[in-house]
Amino acid sequence: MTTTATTLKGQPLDRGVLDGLLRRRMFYTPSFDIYEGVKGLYDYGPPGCGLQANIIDVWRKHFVLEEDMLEVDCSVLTPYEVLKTSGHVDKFADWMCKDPKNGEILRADHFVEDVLEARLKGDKEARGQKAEEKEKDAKRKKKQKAAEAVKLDDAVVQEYEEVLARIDNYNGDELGELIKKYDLKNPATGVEPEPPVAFNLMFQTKIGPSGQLSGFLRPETAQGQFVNFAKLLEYNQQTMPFASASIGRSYRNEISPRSGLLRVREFLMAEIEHFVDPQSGKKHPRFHEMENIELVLLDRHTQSAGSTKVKTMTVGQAVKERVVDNETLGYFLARIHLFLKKIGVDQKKIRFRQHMANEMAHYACDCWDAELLTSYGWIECVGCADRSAYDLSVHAKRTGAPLLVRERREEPLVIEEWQVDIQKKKFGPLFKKDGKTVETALLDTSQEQREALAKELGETGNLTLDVAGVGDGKVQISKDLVQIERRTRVEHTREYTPNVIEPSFGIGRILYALLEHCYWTRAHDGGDEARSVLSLPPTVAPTKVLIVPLSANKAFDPFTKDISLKLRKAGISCKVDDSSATIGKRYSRNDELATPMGITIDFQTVQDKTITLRDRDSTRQVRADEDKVIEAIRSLVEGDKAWADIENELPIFEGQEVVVTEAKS
Ligand SMILES: Nc1ncnc2c1ncn2[C@@H]1O[C@H](COP(=O)(O)OP(=O)(O)OP(=O)(O)O)[C@@H](O)[C@H]1O
Repeated sequence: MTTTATTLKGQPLDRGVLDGLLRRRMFYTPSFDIYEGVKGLYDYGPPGCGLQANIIDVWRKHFVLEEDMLEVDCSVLTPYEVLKTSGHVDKFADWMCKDPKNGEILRADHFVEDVLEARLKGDKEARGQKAEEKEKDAKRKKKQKAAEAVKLDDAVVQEYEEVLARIDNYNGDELGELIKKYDLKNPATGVEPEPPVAFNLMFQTKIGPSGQLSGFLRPETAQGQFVNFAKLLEYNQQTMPFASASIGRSYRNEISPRSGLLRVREFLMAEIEHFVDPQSGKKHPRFHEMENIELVLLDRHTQSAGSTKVKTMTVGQAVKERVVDNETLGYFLARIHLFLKKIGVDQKKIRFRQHMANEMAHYACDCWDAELLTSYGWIECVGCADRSAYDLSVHAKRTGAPLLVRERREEPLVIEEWQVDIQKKKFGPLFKKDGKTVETALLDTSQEQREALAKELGETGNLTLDVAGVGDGKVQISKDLVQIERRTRVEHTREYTPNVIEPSFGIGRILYALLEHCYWTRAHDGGDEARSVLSLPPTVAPTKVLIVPLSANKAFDPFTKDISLKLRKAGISCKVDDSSATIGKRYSRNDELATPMGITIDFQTVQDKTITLRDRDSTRQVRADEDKVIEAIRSLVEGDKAWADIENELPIFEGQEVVVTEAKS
């Protein structure tokens, strides 16, 4: 599999040109630009908004509708307690280090990555690269102030490559050791940064005027879904499994936002929480529908051997061989793959990478990322984590809310167990303020512990319990305060905390990767430089149809109005370009805006009411009457047909291909 970014037509991608296009055509632009902007904040312009809305629309149909998910829209402002309980206050952090000379704050893993990569590039150069690669590196180096062309030992190259393959897995101490071991210096100052410290990524705020209620802007939409679990289960008539879904903005105070939309501080997420009975073996009722979907997988074992060699296998095979842990996880990996395919992501540039054990978020027990290949390398765009019962359990424990499922057992369950009876009337007065803590510690004991305590109680008339925070941590309880006996209990209802499989989509990252995948340049017969085209599929393209009257002749006006009205009524976005620019220029401008179809109104339209329909990618045209063309457009937008089908159904228009004869806009 190739690891360099190329355009749709296999040309090397010139990111500078694409970036220029995306800003010029206002797909997105830095926020607050006239105030010099803030790193990691972007505004989307009209085509960016259109594309984002269409991606979300496909997402909602593909997941929420198709899978009957329960959609919720929860508050962004989240009280401190919720995120303290979920573990985000203590653990949602990245490692940063400070340059003691200029005070620059660096994200520790990115710093190590950048310096090692620059050294490897320097090594390549020293070993003698092709002239054009050298030139490219020279340009890059100018920007990055990176390493010189120094040849490294083969063993060192291998070591660096192994570190880079595992760069997401190091903790702060380990990153600090790498900085020391490889003598890594900030290229801007030539100085070694201070040891890494944890930096919490959440934006903290005060809710209300008193300033007493502390809160955060949510870093993910998931917690809103978890805290509503009991109500959602009720809404779903107590039926399991089910999934909730949410689309909304999340906020992370990234240490060093970079790479355009790929690492920002405010971004749109679309998240699914699929609740499943852990005793079902995490089976999925629709797994058979996905069994034969082929995925490209990079598993944990391969990575720990320092390799990035992928395996291509069906989801069925992957689950059978336990490469992927369970059916539900496998089902969602396949569904994610199909979604990415539907919106136009290049199939050769998708892989699923399993997290290493020490790379996973604090709540996860297994995790696979859908990574897309871009000019920035492989980028995580969708995380698919098995969060086990972590979140529901911690919220239930903290609040006492019943975030669990109660199911009537077909066969009652007879259980032999050690039970604890506490004499509460005597307990309170004896332990006073510590009464509740001692009681909880006693009730939290395992069956094994209870058996041992019962033995101790029988033999000595007392038991000794470990209770942190009470006295010296050891509490004596006599047999007139507590009894521990082995008894039989019959259970008619089963209670369990569901496990959660969570596919989590970063829409901005997907959108940017998709734009890279759909970008190419068309050679221009006029001898001019190549012209840019964004071949987004009609389903997600921001504007579907460009309408161009041949000239400013008034005779075309009624046709222009009529067609645009009909398209709008059919819910198809269109744009009229009746500017004085040549038709070629007008089409070319809209190829950059990804508009997949173009209608031309000319003198023949006035005579026989036929119009031409142009395909952006091939520039080929058909000619037919208005209604047939509009129906063809509808079927292309819905994804029911491809352009080849339209050419089979409607007469080809062999008129002059205007694009190639015009000067560049
Ligand atoms: N700073 C960000 N900017 C844009 N998108 C983001 C950002 N952080 C996360 N995402 C998106 O949200 C998705 C789910 O978030 P998750 O918490 O799994 O990311 P993450 O593992 O923290 O990402 P990373 O390791 O790249 O910081 C990611 O797959 C990504 O698409």
